[in-house]
Amino acid sequence: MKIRSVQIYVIQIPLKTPFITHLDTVRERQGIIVEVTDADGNKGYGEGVAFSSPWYTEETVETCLHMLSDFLIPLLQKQTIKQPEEVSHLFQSIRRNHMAKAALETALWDLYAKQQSKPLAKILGGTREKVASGVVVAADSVTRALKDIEKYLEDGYQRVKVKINPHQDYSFLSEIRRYYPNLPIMADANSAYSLKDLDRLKALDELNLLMIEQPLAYDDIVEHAILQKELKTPICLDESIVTFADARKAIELGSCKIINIKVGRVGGLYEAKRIHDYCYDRGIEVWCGGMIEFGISRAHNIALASLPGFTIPGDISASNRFWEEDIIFPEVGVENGFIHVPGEPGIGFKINEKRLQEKLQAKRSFVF
Ligand SMILES: O=C(O)CCC(=O)C1=CC=C[C@@H](O)[C@@H]1C(=O)O
Ligand SMILES: [Mg+2]
Repeated sequence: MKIRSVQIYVIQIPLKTPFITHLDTVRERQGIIVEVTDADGNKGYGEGVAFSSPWYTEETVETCLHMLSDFLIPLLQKQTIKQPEEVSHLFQSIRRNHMAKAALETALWDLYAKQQSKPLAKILGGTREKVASGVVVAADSVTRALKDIEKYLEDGYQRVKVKINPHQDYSFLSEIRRYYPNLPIMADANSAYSLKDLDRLKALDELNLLMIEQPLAYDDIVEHAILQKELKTPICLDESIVTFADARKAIELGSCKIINIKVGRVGGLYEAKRIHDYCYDRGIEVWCGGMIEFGISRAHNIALASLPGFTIPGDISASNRFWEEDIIFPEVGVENGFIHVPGEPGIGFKINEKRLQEKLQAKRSFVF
């Protein structure tokens, strides 16, 4: 692919409103933008979605910078690659660090699609012209949650996901259900429960939720299988699925009925597509998760969610869900509950240089 240079930009932008979970509250989002340039001057973009601290996975912005600078970019410098599919294999000699890998791997997919003058969605095998959009309500009071939901439904979102934990579950969700008897609602627990909470979780069955996301430990698949047998509500796994092999084992064990695919969590688009393809062949539904991301990662998610197995609206919301101004141009917008899949080459969005420069904290350059 004749790579000439890689640039890394570290940016930080405040969220419009805090994103509250039982694990952490995100007020400011730090992120990494990777730009790869080829010999003809084509540029591909990727985004590192690790948070500043390791509350969601073990990676952080700092660990990603270290992995990119000291291992992943040097590996790419040594090896010529023809296709982005080869990148995951190249990175296999380095254990885990999936978000760091995905930041670079996704930039190479964008570059490759631009070299081929094709939309990334088409390169990946996407079949949709628009993807269904859902939104996450991360509030710590039912009053706030109801206010947010009212606004999001006006904005056209097709379903909402709410954060739950043992202090905010049945009564919280049933109040929302009372106001919105037919709204597709899913609940994300981010591992707030154990099997001791079986009765609490069973009580949620009557609320007609689309799914419960990651109720048990972040590294478990065995106990989720026990739980799924007891629950009518489908379990969706997020944190537990970090590789293709995890997805295969979870499906074989019956640990979940649905998988949330996050490109960063699984190490890039190649692995994300493999998981999609495996689930699609077996009739297991998938949807695309979010990471409170900027526009570059959002754009990759739109391309991925255009694949036929993404049958449930993703956590792919508009740029203005989190940001006063995004770092891409045009911004991502939701129309009648859908996001248009761009038809331009690559991710189909341009960098908003002014915004990037305004929010830049650090920059690193690697010339090949
Ligand atoms: O990006 C979005 O729209 C929502 C992101 C989101 O819900 C999450 C991002 C990161 C960690 C979690 O709290 C949560 C999730 O687990 O899916
Ligand atoms: Mg989740």
